Amino acid sequence: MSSPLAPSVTEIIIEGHVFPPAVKPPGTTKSFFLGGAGERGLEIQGKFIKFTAIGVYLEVSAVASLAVKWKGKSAEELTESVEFFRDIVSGPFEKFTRVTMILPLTGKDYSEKVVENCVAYWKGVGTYTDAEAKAIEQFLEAFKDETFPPGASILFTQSPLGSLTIGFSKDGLLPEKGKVVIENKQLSEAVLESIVGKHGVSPVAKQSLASRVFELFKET
Ligand SMILES: O=C(/C=C/c1ccc(O)cc1)c1c(O)cc(O)cc1O
Repeated sequence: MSSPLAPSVTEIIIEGHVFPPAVKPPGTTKSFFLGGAGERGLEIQGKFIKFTAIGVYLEVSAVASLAVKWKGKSAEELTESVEFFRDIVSGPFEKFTRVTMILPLTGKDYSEKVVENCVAYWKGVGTYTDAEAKAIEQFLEAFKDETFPPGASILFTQSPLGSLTIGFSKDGLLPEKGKVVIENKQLSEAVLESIVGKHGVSPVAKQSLASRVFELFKET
């Protein structure tokens, strides 16, 4: 399916899970387009097992914002650029990430994996303080009693002002409000950084994001 936004903003289907071209996420009044999507898998006993399907949505103004520095680069250059993904993560526009279960996971298992990546990132850049430790506690608490069967989704709305809204959906529909809002800019950014950043857990989502934003630069 294509979208009125631009011809290249189509839906993406990952292992049967549909990411529509445009959404209205919880915790914001803005509209977002599908920047890219891909799976998060783990190598287990020599086999690549896909656990989650991840779609990254960007506020419409992201294209003009990113074009200033990145229009004219090839899709390959964007895919390989750590700086490009840093600009997506930290740019002055809202981001929305939908993580949909391919295999069942508990909230505890999921949140601990994410926290592991966020803390590793902060320790790497030397920015892990008491404020981040407190935000991590809030993050783990939000997931503690949740279970996610296949098809259930975790929803992250990331505001450039620094809030992270966390919501859950069992049925594919997006709730109007999130369950928890955590006011910590570093955590809000680290969740997306851990997916599409330098050591991002979904290289497929990174490639998808780079090639679709490249196409959007050409169209707009
Ligand atoms: O998608 C994931 C986590 C998947 C996962 C797989 C197997 C487990 O035992 C636990 C979790 C993910 C993510 O969405 C974001 C992130 O920063 C790290 C992840 O691993």
